[in-house]
Amino acid sequence: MRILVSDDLAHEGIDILKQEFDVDVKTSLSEEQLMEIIQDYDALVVRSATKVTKNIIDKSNLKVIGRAGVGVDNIDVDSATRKGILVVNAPEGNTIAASEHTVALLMAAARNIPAAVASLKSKKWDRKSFVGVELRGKTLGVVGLGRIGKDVAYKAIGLGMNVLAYDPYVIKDHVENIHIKVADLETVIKEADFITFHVPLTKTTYHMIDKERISMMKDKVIIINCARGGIIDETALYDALVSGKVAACALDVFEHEPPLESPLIDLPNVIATPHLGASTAEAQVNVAVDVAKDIIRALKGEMVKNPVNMITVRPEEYNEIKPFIELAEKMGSLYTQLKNGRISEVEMIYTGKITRFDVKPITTAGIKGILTNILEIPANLVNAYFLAKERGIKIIEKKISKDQDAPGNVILKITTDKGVGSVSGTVFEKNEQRIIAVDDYKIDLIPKGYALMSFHRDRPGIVGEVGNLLGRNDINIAYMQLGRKSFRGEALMVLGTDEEIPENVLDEIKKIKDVSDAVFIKF
Ligand SMILES: NC(=O)C1=CN([C@@H]2O[C@H](COP(=O)(O)OP(=O)(O)OC[C@H]3O[C@@H](n4cnc5c(N)ncnc54)[C@H](O)[C@@H]3O)[C@@H](O)[C@H]2O)C=CC1
Ligand SMILES: O=C(O)CCC(=O)C(=O)O
Repeated sequence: MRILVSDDLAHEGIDILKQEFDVDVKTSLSEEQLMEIIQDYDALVVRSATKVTKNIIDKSNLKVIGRAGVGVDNIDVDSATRKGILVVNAPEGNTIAASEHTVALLMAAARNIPAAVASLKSKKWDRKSFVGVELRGKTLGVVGLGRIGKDVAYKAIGLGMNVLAYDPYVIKDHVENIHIKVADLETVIKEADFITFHVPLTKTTYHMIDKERISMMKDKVIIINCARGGIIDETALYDALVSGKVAACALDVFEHEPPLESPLIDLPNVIATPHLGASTAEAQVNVAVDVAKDIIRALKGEMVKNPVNMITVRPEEYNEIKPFIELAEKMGSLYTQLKNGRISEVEMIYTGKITRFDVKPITTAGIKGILTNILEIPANLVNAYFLAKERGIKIIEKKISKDQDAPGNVILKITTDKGVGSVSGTVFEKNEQRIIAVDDYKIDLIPKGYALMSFHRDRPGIVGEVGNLLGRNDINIAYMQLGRKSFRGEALMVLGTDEEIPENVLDEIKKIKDVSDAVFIKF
């Protein structure tokens, strides 16, 4: 397998990749250049410079895209998900670097350090123009209280600042215990002397700070943005810096990078760094190593640590749910090999000990199994939910947890325009998977290899007739299972076979008296 690294990645990460796969490093490529070569690669590793657009994704055969860093706004994650391409990032390795850079910018802005340095270097001894403000006792507004925001908050508390934070997704009590006061966005921006941003760039955070919100801020506020350009409307910010409403700002990030044409960087009260938040020796090694390890896991089909567009499973749970993931996929696939019809609803019902776990990965695997036989786009654990939803399929997940010590059971119930059908399965000791029912037929089937499933009216001799026909065609029967609704009533026969059953043989089986249908199943 081949990996393309299209941005500068620390060699520690590249070395790890090279131990397992072929790696090419080609940086500064245009979209067109990348589109020309991307088909040759299974994995792409980027930092923030490469824009992984829909065009590139659609042209590719990628299995995984890795971001050596946190923000994935340079990757069209929706397009990747639709195509079933896993996106992974490395969110932990640069937290300290970004938070230290934020504090450096905060202090540099408060004390006019860059301008003072430039003045002295131009041989001036000017002490009057650079009188600063102190941080102690001032309020720092922190917008976004994730890894970096929280670390900045701790550091600010250490500097004697009061921290007032806005993050609608954090638990208030949890952070208030550590002296961070939580408030709504308006309160934060109205009361803060300094405001720092640590949110991802999303549709919701794009221009979350505009002209109106700037007008609510204290006069002479100082703004720091070490998260993403685009969070603050740069035109509104420029006007506020010129009018003096905003005393100063320190920006590490810009809506368009590099911002060489931006009038912002020419203003005397703007400190600007070229997206250096994560640029420490330590952070670059951390993120390169983290992303490289996840790329390798993804290419080897193992569980990744930092998926962006796939459900996470805690490693300690993975071994427990893995056999159910495999089983659910086979159950879904069995269903759509057996039956057709326009699917409107998929219900996954869980009982027994599996209800102790998060079953979403199992549900996703069931959907993957269902979709694999009916869609042109290959379904996988990344895109299965997305593709089902796109087709208007309602997904219901139910846990019935009366006895959590009983063996785990999964029932897959599918509603189509032709009615409701189901497949049930279980996992025995030693991870042995079984399909135990198809609709109302009770069976005991190991979902492996090939099988013939035929529906017939129960009568003496019919099993032999099917068996003989297979024998005449040199198809060996490995095992047999019979499920019937009633004596001499409707029945389901499952014959495991060692060979594939060709269409013409299936047609002959269907012609046997009292056989209503026969389907060849591949597990
Ligand atoms: N300048 C640089 O070199 C670097 C910049 N970054 C940027 O910093 C951002 C934050 O990184 P982390 O703290 O590691 O991410 P994180 O995911 O730990 O934290 C993000 C926080 O933002 C919050 N959030 C999301 N939407 C919000 C909204 N609308 N309003 C308020 N809060 C919201 C989330 O609840 C979360 O707590 C990244 O997304 C990235 O864009 C990260 C590393 C380096
Ligand atoms: O790759 C870089 O240096 C930028 C880091 C960054 O912005 C991020 O991790 O979100």
